[in-house]
Parts: sequence; structure tokens; C-alpha cells
Amino acid sequence: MTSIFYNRHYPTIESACERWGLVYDTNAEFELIFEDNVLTLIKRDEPKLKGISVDFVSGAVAHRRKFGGGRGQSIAKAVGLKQGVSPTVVDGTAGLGRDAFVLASLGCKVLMVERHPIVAALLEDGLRRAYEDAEIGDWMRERMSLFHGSSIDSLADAAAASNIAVDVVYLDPMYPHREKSALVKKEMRVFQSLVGADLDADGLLAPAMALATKRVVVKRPDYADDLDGVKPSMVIATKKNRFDVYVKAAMTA
Ligand SMILES: C[S@@+](CC[C@H](N)C(=O)[O-])C[C@H]1O[C@@H](n2cnc3c(N)ncnc32)[C@H](O)[C@@H]1O
Repeated sequence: MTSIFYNRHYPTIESACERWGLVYDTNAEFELIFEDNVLTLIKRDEPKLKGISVDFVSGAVAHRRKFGGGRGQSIAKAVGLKQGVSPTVVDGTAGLGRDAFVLASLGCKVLMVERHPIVAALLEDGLRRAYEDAEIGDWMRERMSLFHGSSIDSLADAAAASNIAVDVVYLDPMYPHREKSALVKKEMRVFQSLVGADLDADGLLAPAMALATKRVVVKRPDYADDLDGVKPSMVIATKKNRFDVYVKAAMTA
């Protein structure tokens, strides 16, 4: 995996590459550019596809925060949010941080764990801008953070480094796509070609079950098998996805 990496917050391109373990290569398939205070990933051979960046302040996730149904959303029910209960969550497959942001905006403290260096760099950039924002900065700094590493090997280390007691581990690994993937939104095509399918996802369930004190929640496409072949305690179905919930203990305030 190679990428050009440019970010003016790093003194040299070499230091940026070193920070995220990237290789500087002028023939790279992907390019990270830093413009107008935003880090964006583009796929160089498909310039028509919209670049990817993480934006918690405006755009789709901010809209969902304001108008998205609050604690009545399926993800909130799956994670166990209720009156007076806002669990501490480790999102072990953070991606672009959208689910994590929904949970944080509903009051959960969320530690995001992401193993892909470029995705982690995009998340870090999105957090930096959100932390500085006048409207959401205060609670974002309080509730949302990032750990770069694999949730299969270092989930417990991530929680220990952040000094949090983990009620819930949330997982949403990339599932291999069916033929219809041409229908996948354009933005997601760039993301999917960067990350690929998480073929080792079954290995996430055991460390998640070991760490969470209350429950593990797994987001799956409706046609997917149970993670690691383990039947959940309950299932919350939505239009295209389902949330498999593995309950360890009751949610209490
Ligand atoms: C489908 S995306 C998650 C999308 C996310 N829920 C959102 O709302 O934006 C899956 C992400 O999990 C990451 N991932 C998969 N396995 C992982 C692991 N073992 N440790 C950390 N991150 C992992 C992938 O790199 C990818 O970015």
C-alpha cells in the first residue's frame, strides 16, 4: 500500500509518512491532499469520484446530529442508550467515524480504534477541526478520541491507554460486497477500494467480548452471517442492516 501524503501540519513529507507508516510514491494509487484546512483522500485514476474527508462539523453527519432521530435511532437502542444511561463505547472499527459521532453526539464517551493508517489520518484531521469548533468543540474534546492500531491485537491496550472503563464495544467491519456493488455510493467506492473487505473480522468478536462489561454490538448487512458464527442475544433490524447485540450484563445508570 503506497500513498503520497501531504499535510502542512508536518514539517516535511518524510515526517508525515513516518508518522503514519506511509510510503511516499509519486506513482501511488491514492493521494492525500491538504487544502482549505481539510485533509482529503482522492483516487488518482478516478478523479471524478469525490474525495473523502472526515467532517464532523458540517455535512451529512452534522445534519444527522441535528435532525436524525436522537435516542430513538436503532444504533442508540442497540448500544443500550436510554434515559439517564450513556454508556462508554469503544468503536473497534472506526472507519470514517460516522457511527461513533452519532453515539458521541447522543452523550456517549467514544474511543475510536482504526488500524488503517490513512483512515486514521483522516479521522485525526476531522477530530482536530471538530475540537477547534466553537459549537461542538467542548463536548467533542470530552467525548471523542482516537487510537491507531488493530482491535484484534490491541483493543485492551487502547482502552487502557485512554484510561476508560468500557461498557460497550461496537463493531462494523467491512463485509465483502455483493455483485451489486456498482450501486454503492460513489464516496464509498473510494473508501472501499482503499480499505478492502475486512476478511479477518471474525477475530474481532473474542477480544470485544473480553473487554466490554455490558455488551458487544455488531453492525452487519442483512445478508451477512453472524460474526465468528456466534449467535447474538438479540437482533435489531433496519432497512439494509442489522445490529447483532451480544449481552453480557444489564445496562444500568
Ligand atoms: C465499514 S468501516 C466502519 C464504518 C464506520 N462504522 C462509520 O460509521 O464510518 C470498517 C473500518 O474498520 C476498520 N477495521 C477493520 N478491522 C479492524 C481492526 N481489526 N482494527 C481496527 N480497525 C479495523 C477498517 O480499516 C475500516 O476503516
